[in-house]
Amino acid sequence: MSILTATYQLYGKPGSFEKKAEGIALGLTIGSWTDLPLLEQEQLKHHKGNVVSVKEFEEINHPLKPELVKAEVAVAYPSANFSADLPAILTTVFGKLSLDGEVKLVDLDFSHDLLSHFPGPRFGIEEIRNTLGVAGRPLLMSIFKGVIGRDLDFLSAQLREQALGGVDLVKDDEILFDNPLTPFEKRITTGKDVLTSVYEETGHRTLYAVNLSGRTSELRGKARKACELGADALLFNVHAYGLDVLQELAEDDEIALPLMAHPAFSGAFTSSAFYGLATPLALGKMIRYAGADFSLFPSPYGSVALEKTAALALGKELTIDSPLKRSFPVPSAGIHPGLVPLLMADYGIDSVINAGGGVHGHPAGAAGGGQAFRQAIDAVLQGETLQAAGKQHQELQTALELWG
Ligand SMILES: CSCCC(=O)C(=O)COP(=O)(O)O
Ligand SMILES: [Mg+2]
Repeated sequence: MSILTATYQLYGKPGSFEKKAEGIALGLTIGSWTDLPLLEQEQLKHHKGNVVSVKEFEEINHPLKPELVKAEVAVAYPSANFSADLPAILTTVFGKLSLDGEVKLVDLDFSHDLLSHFPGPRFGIEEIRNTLGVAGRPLLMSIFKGVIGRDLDFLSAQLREQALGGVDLVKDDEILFDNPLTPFEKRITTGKDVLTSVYEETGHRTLYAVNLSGRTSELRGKARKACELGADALLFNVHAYGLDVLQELAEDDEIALPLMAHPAFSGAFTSSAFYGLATPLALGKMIRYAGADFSLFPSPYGSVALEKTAALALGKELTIDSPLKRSFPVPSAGIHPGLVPLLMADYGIDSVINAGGGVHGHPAGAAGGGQAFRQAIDAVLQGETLQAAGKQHQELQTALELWG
């Protein structure tokens, strides 16, 4: 029988967790057990949640209520209780319970056959690399900045400048929605023209991830149209819509485009130490299962930094051995060339270095910013310090002087 095991973090009095765990296992499945007639117990045993483990951390007290200690409990849910979709799964394991005090959903472990219902990335790291013809180094991505209220000429010029800097991808900012000045379809066709001409001039290929936005009911049609127009990839604010919407896009063979998941809004339910979902689950494992080829998340050392252990665990969830393809980790926010050695040490070459301000803020413009990042990546690959490489490359030197 296929099962789904949920691991929760909770606080309570020492010795109270077996009972709490049993209460969760019953409360989220058949409701009660011991007072049922034997016949009913026999009938319901296939639907009863079971406590898998209870781990009490006696030395970890609640920071505000020192009489309470921390624990992690794991509960197994029979997949006979829910349809094999993420809305049903999340409602089963953390629906009512998410409202019931200081409980955090730390992890979900899918049995092999339950996992077979989820697509995973359509392309994954290997096929994205093949599309770009880039191996042996992290990908480099830049982000449009200051496009709101500007027209297609402005967008075209900024896209060209970013591509000339040697970035592999350019993404819309997640706050750029369909609008009369730079409408979705026009951004695709204009972007294609610009990037084709840069390729013809320089031989360098850059992909453009355009932000798929609008009402949920429109998304599939817009994404299919994007495919028809020759879009390279779609940026998607997954947690503003929901994981199942991402999965629908990933599974649609008439879309068949790389999907780039943005973490916007997820902080609302991942940031608390006591409530919500653990970040590696919400921005790592679930994003990969639902089918994103890239997952953006705050790096451990940027402007909206994630706690390092969580940020590293998140990257691991995206690339760990699995029947599903691997998703690109994209540690982001406040990234500049000086952080490249850290990023490559923490995430390796199967990652995407992503910057907005760290590219556009370069004194030599976005092209200079992109070049500075490429020079930093090359230096790390050659085992050279950035300071030494800066002596050979003015763009990198300027970036180091500006941002350290
Ligand atoms: C919070 S992860 C996504 C980062 C992002 O969307 C962004 O625009 C980063 O811009 P920055 O100028 O900080 O590189
Ligand atoms: Mg952004």
